[in-house]
Amino acid sequence: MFRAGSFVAEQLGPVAPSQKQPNGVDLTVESIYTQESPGRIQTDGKKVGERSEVSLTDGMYSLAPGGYVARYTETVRIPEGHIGFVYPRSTLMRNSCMLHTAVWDAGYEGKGEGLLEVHHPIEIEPGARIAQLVLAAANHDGAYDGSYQGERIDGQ
Ligand SMILES: O=c1ccn([C@H]2C[C@H](O)[C@@H](COP(=O)(O)OP(=O)(O)OP(=O)(O)O)O2)c(=O)[nH]1
Repeated sequence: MFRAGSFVAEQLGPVAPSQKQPNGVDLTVESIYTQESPGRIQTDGKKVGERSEVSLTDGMYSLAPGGYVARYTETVRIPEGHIGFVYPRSTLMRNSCMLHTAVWDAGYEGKGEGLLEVHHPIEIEPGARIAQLVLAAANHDGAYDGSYQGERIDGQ
């Protein structure tokens, strides 16, 4: 069962009224990056490639078609007994852009990232809402303890 937006909001700490949705909470963009060097996925390890932040033009990210990594502002916490999914804000999709996301594990806490795919030039202001987090009740084995645990919180 998917939880109500008010439950999702409780897990995130203070969120603006405009972020609260019936079925979830909108996430805002903190910063946007282009990848500059190859990543690597091995059988026994992984590496995320170097990135550089996209420069602002008149206070906006002015994005040409391509793939970008977007960082969310909010610290997301996925509570015990749940799984998280992030979907693009529909206005993003209606403007020929997409946010691709992976599974948000029970126990994860951090400021996560998503793959922003731009098919038509778009301008995005830092702090604008681009995504929506929803939570579903789920069975799980253990809790998240991977390399991204605690990312970008408490000065990490
Ligand atoms: O779109 C997403 C999906 C998930 N996450 C966060 C929450 C999730 O719990 C964590 C780790 O995801 P995953 O388990 O898929 O990472 P991995 O590549 O398997 O690395 P590790 O084994 O270190 O966890 O990343 C994001 O930031 N963005």
